[in-house]
Amino acid sequence: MAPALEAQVQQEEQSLPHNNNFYNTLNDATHRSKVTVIGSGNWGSVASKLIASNTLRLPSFHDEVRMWVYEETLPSGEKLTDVINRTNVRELYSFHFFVELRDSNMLVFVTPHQFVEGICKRLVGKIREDAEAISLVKGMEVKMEGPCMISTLISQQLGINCSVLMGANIANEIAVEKFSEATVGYRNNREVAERWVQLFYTPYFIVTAAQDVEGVELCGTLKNVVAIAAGFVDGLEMGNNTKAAIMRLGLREMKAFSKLLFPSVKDSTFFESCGVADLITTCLGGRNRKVAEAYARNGGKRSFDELEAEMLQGQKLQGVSTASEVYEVLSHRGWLELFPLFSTVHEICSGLLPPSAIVEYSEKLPRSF
Ligand SMILES: NC(=O)c1ccc[n+]([C@@H]2O[C@H](COP(=O)([O-])OP(=O)(O)OC[C@H]3O[C@@H](n4cnc5c(N)ncnc54)[C@H](O)[C@@H]3O)[C@@H](O)[C@H]2O)c1
Ligand SMILES: O=P(O)(O)OC[C@H](O)CO
Repeated sequence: MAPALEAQVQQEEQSLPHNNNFYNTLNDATHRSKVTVIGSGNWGSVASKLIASNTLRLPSFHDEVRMWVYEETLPSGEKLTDVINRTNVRELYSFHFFVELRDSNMLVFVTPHQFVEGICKRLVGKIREDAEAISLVKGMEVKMEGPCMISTLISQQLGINCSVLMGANIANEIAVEKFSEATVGYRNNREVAERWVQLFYTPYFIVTAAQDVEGVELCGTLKNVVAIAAGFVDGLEMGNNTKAAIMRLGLREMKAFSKLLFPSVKDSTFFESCGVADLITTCLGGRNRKVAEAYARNGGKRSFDELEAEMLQGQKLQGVSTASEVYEVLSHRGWLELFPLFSTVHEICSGLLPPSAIVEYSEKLPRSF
């Protein structure tokens, strides 16, 4: 064995617990962890690159990373899976594309949030009972019973544990290996969290773990609503001070909303990459900000759907639907007046208010907030 590889093996083994089912067969080549990525969009593709660089490097993972792709016929007439399999992506990163997941014990969910439930329904009965999942999906669903985080949806539908990974992670920047950080949110098994950190961590993608699934996930979800507000401010050319004020007020609502829904959410989570850092990057350079800016520049006369299709070419916005989902929760619970930024964003997106309302909403702020 080459010295470099041997050192890696030792380093890995030192961090492994000895009494955990997730690990205890790792020395057996037939039981190395197998990873499947569910999703192949902007972040899905880049996250797969990160993952595959580690599975090739670390002996306790199976080299091959499988990817579930939402099949599309491209303008050229070719199927998306054929194109991906034909490119050097497969050669470089050993990707294969199957829907059969029975031999994967690490499932990475990374699709726009509105598709997760439908995908999970198709996966029922096709996955291992001892599989662990992680959600990179920023969003939530609102059910009859109330709000449902995507990690909870995955856990409930598939009967498996689900951690989350969120952070200041604009995919295009990570694709060219610019330095960034991320946060793994886990429920109670630190060893599982460490395994996810191992899978994603690279010298240019620093991952830390926080025992606060809901806090980490709500940060990633709610910042998209604030990013829409920041885009309106840009479209109205209100300047940096106004945008900073919107970000501060947005962060305050993110924290208040998270803690009202889940009192266990920790203050410290808002200072991790998933919190303030993701809020900043999204409000400066994200897709939600960009499309909201165009919406405001057009005075709300062109719909978000139209602008999304034109500007993102197949990629999906999360902020507009999340604002609507958050609004539903606020209305149902009688909290609208407590969250003037969140509610104003939805009212603008749905055409009830003009974009300029984003800077007028502060008059509605309760003084005791
Ligand atoms: N792009 C980023 O920079 C970034 C970074 C961090 C987190 N995220 C989050 O990751 C998640 C996925 O984002 P993304 O950028 O990879 O996606 P994306 O915006 O690229 O989504 C488009 C993809 O959705 C898939 N799709 C379209 N219709 C579908 C359907 N009916 N069923 C299933 N899949 C369908 C297609 O594969 C398409 O490529 C989102 O929650 C997003 O907020 C994105
Ligand atoms: O491009 P956005 O607005 O979907 O944001 C992308 C990421 O969530 C930033 O971390």
